[in-house]
Amino acid sequence: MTSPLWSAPVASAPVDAVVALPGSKSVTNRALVLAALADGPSTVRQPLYSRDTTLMAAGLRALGATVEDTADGDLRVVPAPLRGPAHVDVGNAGTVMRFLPPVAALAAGDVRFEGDPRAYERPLDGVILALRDLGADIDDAGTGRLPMTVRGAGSLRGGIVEIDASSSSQFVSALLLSGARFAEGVEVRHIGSSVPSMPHIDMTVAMLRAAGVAVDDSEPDVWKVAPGPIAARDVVVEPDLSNAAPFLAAALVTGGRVTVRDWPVATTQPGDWLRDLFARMGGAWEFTDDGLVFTGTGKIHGITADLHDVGELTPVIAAVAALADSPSELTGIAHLRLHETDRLAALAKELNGLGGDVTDTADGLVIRPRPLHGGEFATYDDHRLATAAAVIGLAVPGVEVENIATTAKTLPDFPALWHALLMPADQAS
Ligand SMILES: O=C(O)C1=C[C@@H](OP(=O)(O)O)[C@@H](O)[C@H](O)C1
Ligand SMILES: C=C(OP(=O)(O)O)C(=O)O
Repeated sequence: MTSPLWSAPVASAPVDAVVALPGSKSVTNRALVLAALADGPSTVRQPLYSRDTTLMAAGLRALGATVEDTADGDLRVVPAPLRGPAHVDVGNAGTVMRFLPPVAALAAGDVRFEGDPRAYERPLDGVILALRDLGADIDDAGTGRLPMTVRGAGSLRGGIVEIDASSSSQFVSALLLSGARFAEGVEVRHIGSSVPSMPHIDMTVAMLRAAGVAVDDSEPDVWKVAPGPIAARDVVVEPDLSNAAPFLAAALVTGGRVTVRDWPVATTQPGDWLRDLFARMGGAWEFTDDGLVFTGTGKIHGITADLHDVGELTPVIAAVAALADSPSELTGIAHLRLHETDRLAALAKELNGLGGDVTDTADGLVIRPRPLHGGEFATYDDHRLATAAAVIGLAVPGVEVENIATTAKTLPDFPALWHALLMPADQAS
């Protein structure tokens, strides 16, 4: 099926806008899981409503929890005994496909996991093998992937487990999030080459501690979660800083200014690295009472950067790099080949299709800027490919983005936000 093309708007002037971004996918989905495992009702305030969070809420409901929208736009979660039989659709949400199997292992009854075709290609072996070692019964037909059935026994022994989390930090986060509810807690020991996206594990640890769970992460690559209750609490979700990437990029690319409201001064979100990364590419930032103000200077420089810890920022950084005045080398991101799509291959192919000169290497991208031209930009059901294409479109007339609706995975109504960004300040509401 071919989707209609979206004509990416060109910026006719430097952008000058204030942006209120929806909540963080990563924080929302962790908060929902913790709330469903907690010792009483919780409220998740200012949550993200997007495909990935809707799937998480539906999955937890299927397992017995009540997850309801409140009149204020928050999510009220009331835990209940976890049970099957249940069916969980993971879509293509890494957080749902990795975080819910340990919850299902605590349920009484069979829980069937299915999802988008791409979910069947994304790695899950770290979670499956670990859960089996910790006492779970899982039928994955020997594949180490989805689809699969977790035959929950109503409780899980837990204990010490070794895993290789070099393909996804989400394996570790998954085991830690449910670990306090395992009879013996959990001690996860990573063996293998380095774990990507470490700030996301720090986010898991911080949110567990805020819910009263004892976590020891003092030894590198080892995380110990003590057994015990998870405290019910109200959580306010921070804006999604990874989704700030295209908006800050717009300031850089057009030599304009974008203010992102409510940017947290301290956060575990990897998107906070954008301040430094985009400053190195030519912009400048400051915190003001209105939020983070990011200003472009009209010049964009290439960058050499190891993005191992912040891989999800890569597509937009690559787009900016393709418009820079010098080459860029992005490294440490081999695991992106296992994300929503093979992001390294997809970025090289699509940027080259517009006249770029991009090589995907074993662990990253080499980007040599060239004058670009318009054309179709395929997005491979990847929200971040779509936002990267929109960034290119600011500077290159005639960029036609396939399936812009895929942005709804984490950013509802991206096209409207993007058009509002480009509206002259005196016309913006
Ligand atoms: O735990 C999380 O919320 C996430 C962890 C990271 O996954 P990987 O470690 O698989 O890269 C990140 O890329 C993803 O967008 C969100
Ligand atoms: C890798 C990503 O998502 P997921 O949570 O599906 O892994 C992402 O959002 O960039």
